[in-house]
Amino acid sequence: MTHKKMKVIKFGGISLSNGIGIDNAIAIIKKKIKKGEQIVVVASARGNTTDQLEQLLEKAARGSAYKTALENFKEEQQQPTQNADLSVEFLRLENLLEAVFLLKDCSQKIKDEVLAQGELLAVKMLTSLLESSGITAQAIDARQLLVTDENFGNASPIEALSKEKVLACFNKIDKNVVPVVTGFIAANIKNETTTLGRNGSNYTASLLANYLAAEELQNYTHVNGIYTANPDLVKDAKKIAQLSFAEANEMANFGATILHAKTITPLLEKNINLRILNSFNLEDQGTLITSESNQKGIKSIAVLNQVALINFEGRGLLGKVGVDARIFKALSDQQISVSIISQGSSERGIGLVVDAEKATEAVLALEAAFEMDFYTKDVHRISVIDDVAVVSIIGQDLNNFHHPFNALIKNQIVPLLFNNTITGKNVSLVIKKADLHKAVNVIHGQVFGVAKKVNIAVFGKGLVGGTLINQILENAKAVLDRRKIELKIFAIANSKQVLVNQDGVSKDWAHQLENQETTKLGVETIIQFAKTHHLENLIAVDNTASADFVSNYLPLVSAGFDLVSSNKIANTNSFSFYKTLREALKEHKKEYLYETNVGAGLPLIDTIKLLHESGENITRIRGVFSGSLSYLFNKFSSADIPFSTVLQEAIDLGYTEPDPREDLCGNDVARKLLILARELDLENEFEDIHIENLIPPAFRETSSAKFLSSLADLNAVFTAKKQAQKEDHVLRYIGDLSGDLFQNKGHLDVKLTSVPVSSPLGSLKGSDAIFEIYTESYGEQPIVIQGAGAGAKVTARGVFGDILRLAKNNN
Ligand SMILES: NC(=O)C1=CN([C@@H]2O[C@H](COP(=O)(O)OP(=O)(O)OC[C@H]3O[C@@H](n4cnc5c(N)ncnc54)[C@H](O)[C@@H]3O)[C@@H](O)[C@H]2O)C=CC1
Ligand SMILES: N[C@@H](CC=O)C(=O)O
Repeated sequence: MTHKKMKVIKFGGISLSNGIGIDNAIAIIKKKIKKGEQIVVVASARGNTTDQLEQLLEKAARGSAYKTALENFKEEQQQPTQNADLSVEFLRLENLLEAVFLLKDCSQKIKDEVLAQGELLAVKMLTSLLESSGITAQAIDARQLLVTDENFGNASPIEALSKEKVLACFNKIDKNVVPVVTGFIAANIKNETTTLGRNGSNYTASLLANYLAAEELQNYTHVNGIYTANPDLVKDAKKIAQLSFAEANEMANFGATILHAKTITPLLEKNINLRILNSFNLEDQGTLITSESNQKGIKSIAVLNQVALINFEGRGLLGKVGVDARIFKALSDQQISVSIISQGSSERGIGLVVDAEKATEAVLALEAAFEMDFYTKDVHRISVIDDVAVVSIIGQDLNNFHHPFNALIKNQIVPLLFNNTITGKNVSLVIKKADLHKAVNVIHGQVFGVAKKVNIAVFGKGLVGGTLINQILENAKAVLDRRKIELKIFAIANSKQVLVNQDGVSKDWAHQLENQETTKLGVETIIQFAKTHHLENLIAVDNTASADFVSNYLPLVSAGFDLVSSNKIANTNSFSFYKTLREALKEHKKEYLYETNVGAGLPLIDTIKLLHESGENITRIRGVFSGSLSYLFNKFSSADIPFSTVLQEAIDLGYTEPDPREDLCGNDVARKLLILARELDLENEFEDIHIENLIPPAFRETSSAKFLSSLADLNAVFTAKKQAQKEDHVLRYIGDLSGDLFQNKGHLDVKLTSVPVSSPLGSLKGSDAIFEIYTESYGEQPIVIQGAGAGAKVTARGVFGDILRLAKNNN
């Protein structure tokens, strides 16, 4: 057999399983032969044969009945054809298991011999099937080819000897014969069966490719190739079309289970391309690994999750020579490999990542090696942190590392430690296993610039809330295209029901919510749902007018939600609550935006904040703060129309609060005034505000329903007020914030005034609000912000704006 232009074709276990698996494998080989390709096939044990053999061995070693399971195993192996003669392997298995059963003991050497039968059975079956479809094939036992050391379970090949044997064998094979070689297994010099450890069949294939100087190694698996992250963890993971060996090597080292560092090296040495293909999806081109990569930047997020972190602490380690050497010696004596080490410059603490199953052994080995240092108190503790995982960002350098790191912190995932390699372009983070799913998604969203997911919970789906939900659903595509932000409303709650969907609610949300069971545990349910589904970049939006709901803000913040509210209550509660909320936000690195609290969608709070934070002294803010009362008095003053008719219009247009008495009594304007005052660092309480209540005393104690049904009773009072004005004057309900703003408290007045119709306040139209902001620099001439001050559409737009601002901030 000549080796030029030869390809090594390796099939993984699932690609050889009964049914479509084995059928496709035969079809793939046939197609290649038909095309005149010269190939060598390497086969893993079929399906989950290796696991089954391990279970049989365990049963036998425990002295449990295993024979029925063995018969079932044999039956399955004999599928799909009885023509394959598997009797030698079956007999060998029977004898080996019988011996293990009698001795109740099983060495790694025996285990290798038992497991080897899996690959031997696979090549026999594959060869028989190829023969029956007209292809001349030869089963080859790799124990005749690959010579290893005696490290059973994870043997290393003796390269020169193995190569010599491989070449001798293949030189004798006719070029019309397809060699079908067992993966995973080999033999030591004494001809005892060994195995090549994890990913052993891939290793066999790459060794053969190297020795035979193959053109390419094609690795047929059950996945389409290598992805930017494990698709089981990250739904949006994308297949990588091409990788360099160096990148593949980094990925292999950091947990990309499809690759293994030792399988890359023989290919790298001879510059042999490796293609990862899916035998169940023959259209896909898979991932090509060559000496060159086709794009720069971060390649993938890899995960190691069967690991533990050993925390080696010692106050007396500073400046001591040889501590690390002793640590590594103690661990290597026990064959324990360290995948990550991180050491503070003070040398007081050293973090080591090892395989989880070796953690206790590692601690014992270190305690023994440092026994004297415990006595001298140079070392004071060696402990294990279980339940950790390592997330590695392959291709990441420290230049841009702040992006994924900040995103993690924003999502309340604080890595236990991180480290990087100088040449390898890779940063690894050790995190708590409970955070793994979310962490990988957060990093993936951040580094691959695939849309960042923002998960929104909307509380209150009335006029503003309902409008907002529809606006988000209608504009989600545009936001995705323009800003690369995927907005998902994963929860909607009213005071009785909760609708949740981790993939985001659909346009039919209102109907679905109605059909939900009533639950009293709205917020807890939603917090738990977000946790269970590892949802990242969480935003809670309060579109209620509820004072009670505000008590949920602190739990939401501590559960990792940023907040947006159109509800004004949280900002107008006691000053101590106001402060507590800000402290919690600071502690949890969360934000709270509430632009719509004053002036609906107008950019007022942001402007005031900017002016104030830039040091500008704001001396007074005056204006018509209420959209509904603006509408009411604009229309009532300018037309001969009953007060009650205009009031009803304002209610119907959605300008008023859910309870319109909140507007008429002045509370709503007072709240807005207080919110602005607190933006200026004033510590006023609601009670400090002088409010002119527009509801005549006789109507104050009635129920909302009674009040609404007797609006006409207000007409006389307001007609009298209107008529008592000077000529060319109109009524305006204004808020006025003034006083020495360097003191803690300002003067806050809310009152009905009569102003000249030609003045800025007097010429107001529709539901416009107007805010005059007087500052030291601007002098007599105020900055004026004017526009629609109420209405569900504009308010929902304002809330939407806050959501987008948060979504961008999370970048
Ligand atoms: N309408 C407007 O122009 C503006 C309104 N706002 C504010 O927007 C908020 C909403 O106003 P609207 O939509 O007009 O009121 P709405 O009465 O139409 O809607 C409020 C919704 O919140 C729900 N709700 C009450 N308690 C709840 C709880 N504990 N959990 C979940 N849901 C609860 C109610 O069932 C209702 O569906 C109010 O706080 C209001 O002050 C702010 C700026 C402008
Ligand atoms: N009811 C309020 C709505 C906005 O906050 C108003 O009339 O301004």
